[in-house]
Amino acid sequence: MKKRALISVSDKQKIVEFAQGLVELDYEIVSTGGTLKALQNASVPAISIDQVTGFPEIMDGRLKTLHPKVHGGLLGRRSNPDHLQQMEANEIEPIDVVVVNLYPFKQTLVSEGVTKEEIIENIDIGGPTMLRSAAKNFDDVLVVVDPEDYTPVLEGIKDASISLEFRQKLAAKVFRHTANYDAIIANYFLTQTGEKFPETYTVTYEKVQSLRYGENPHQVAAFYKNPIQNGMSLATAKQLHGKELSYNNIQDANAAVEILTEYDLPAAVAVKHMNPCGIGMAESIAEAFQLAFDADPISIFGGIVALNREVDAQTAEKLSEIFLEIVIAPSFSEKALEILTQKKNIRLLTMEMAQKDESFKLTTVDGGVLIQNKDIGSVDVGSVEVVTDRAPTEEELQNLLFAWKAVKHVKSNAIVLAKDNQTIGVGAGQMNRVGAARIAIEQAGDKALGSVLASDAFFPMPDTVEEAIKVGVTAIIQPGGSKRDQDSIDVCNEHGIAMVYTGMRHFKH
Ligand SMILES: NC(=O)c1ncn([C@@H]2O[C@H](COP(=O)(O)O)[C@@H](O)[C@H]2O)c1NC=O
Repeated sequence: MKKRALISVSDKQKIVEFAQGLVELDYEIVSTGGTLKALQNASVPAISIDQVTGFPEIMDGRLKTLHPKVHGGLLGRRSNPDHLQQMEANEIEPIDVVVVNLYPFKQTLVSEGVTKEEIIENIDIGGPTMLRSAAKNFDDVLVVVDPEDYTPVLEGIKDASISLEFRQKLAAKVFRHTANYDAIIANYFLTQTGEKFPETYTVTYEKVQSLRYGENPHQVAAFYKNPIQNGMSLATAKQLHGKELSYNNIQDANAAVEILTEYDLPAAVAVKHMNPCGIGMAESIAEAFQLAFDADPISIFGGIVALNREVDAQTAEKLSEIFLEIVIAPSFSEKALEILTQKKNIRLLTMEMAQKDESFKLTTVDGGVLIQNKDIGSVDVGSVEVVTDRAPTEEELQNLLFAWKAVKHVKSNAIVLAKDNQTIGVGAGQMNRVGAARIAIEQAGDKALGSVLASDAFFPMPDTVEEAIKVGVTAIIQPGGSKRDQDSIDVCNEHGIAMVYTGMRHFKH
């Protein structure tokens, strides 16, 4: 008896060649509607699925292969005499190879103007069922879900070199594939019902690239992306120049771009170890970068710079004067590219920065995962509360809001000093707030005179305010909410300092 291959594919690339190869290896091809048509048009001999099932394809393709003649042929164990006897008694012929890829659910979901009905119709039922039956019986059935496997499968059959290990690898790929497919469907339904934290949380990611190593060279790592991109992402950024991104590069570039989305005017952000070491905002992108650079000319060395406007020649000249790992921007002028590509070690990336990714953020802990929505909270001129005798001047208020946007992205405990749309001191990741303030103040030096201070969380005591006043800080922004708020307010009032509350905390751990 001829061996039998069942082919039912939505993505028909390379299928004619593969089917032809199987025919040459003496396989009988069984196929479903559209696939059969494609094969017959290419003169590949094949029979229709209803010749096997004795049942027509009905309900617009909702029922084609869901039949015991198909699933018996896939699930029956060839080494089990009872199964063989039952197959014979029910006139079930074995199927030896299954080639299936599924209705393009994901592509349909993201296509413009798609209707709910189209989305639902693109949930493949028969395909995953066949894949799972065949994958369960991988000892006896070769299951092919990925067109990349057509050639190795054909070659393996040709020279009789297909091992059990290879069969199992194909089966493993199937279960990953159907799990990914189902996860995307499950998440679509979740968005429809509006549930946020169901009893099980299904995530799926698709590989972007293996990485040379993780945070440190002894750690292994890879980069995976969300299959449904709902905002800006480094996974879809375009690299124009330089070496492959590293694990730390991706984290830092992500941090830089996230900070940048806070600012509408031309802005530049320099990042080191996921903290901003310099942020500048100005009329032009060249000036903004100059401010970000001057904010901390030491830390920027080997850092990552993100800019929210096209990099022009003038900015490129400035950027090229220092060693940077990455420059990332919406675009680069031709001249800027010419200047920057002369530097072999710099990585240049372009990326859409307008949208915010508002998906959930997952942080693993041993044995579990914490899930929260991203910190997209913000305040504006109208939503801050003045709590001191003196209200901030308009200029102070603008600087306070600039500093508040910056401090949101600094590891807690965080203090930022800023002046004239430039960060001048960043105290990050300290275990006490006044310690963070001292670092920011020391970095600001003489520039602290006339600056403003932002704190990511409230002041448990007035010591931070006292330190700030000593160096000439004139206005402060903080969430408020401490039992001892009044102590800080009193110190401000004694010195004519303005303080505003945001009513919103920005811890970042
Ligand atoms: N309903 C079924 O019995 C069924 N059997 C196979 N399919 C899918 O139909 C597609 C191929 O259809 P066609 O050969 O008609 O182009 C494949 O993606 C396959 O996974 C089915 N469709 C959806 O569930």
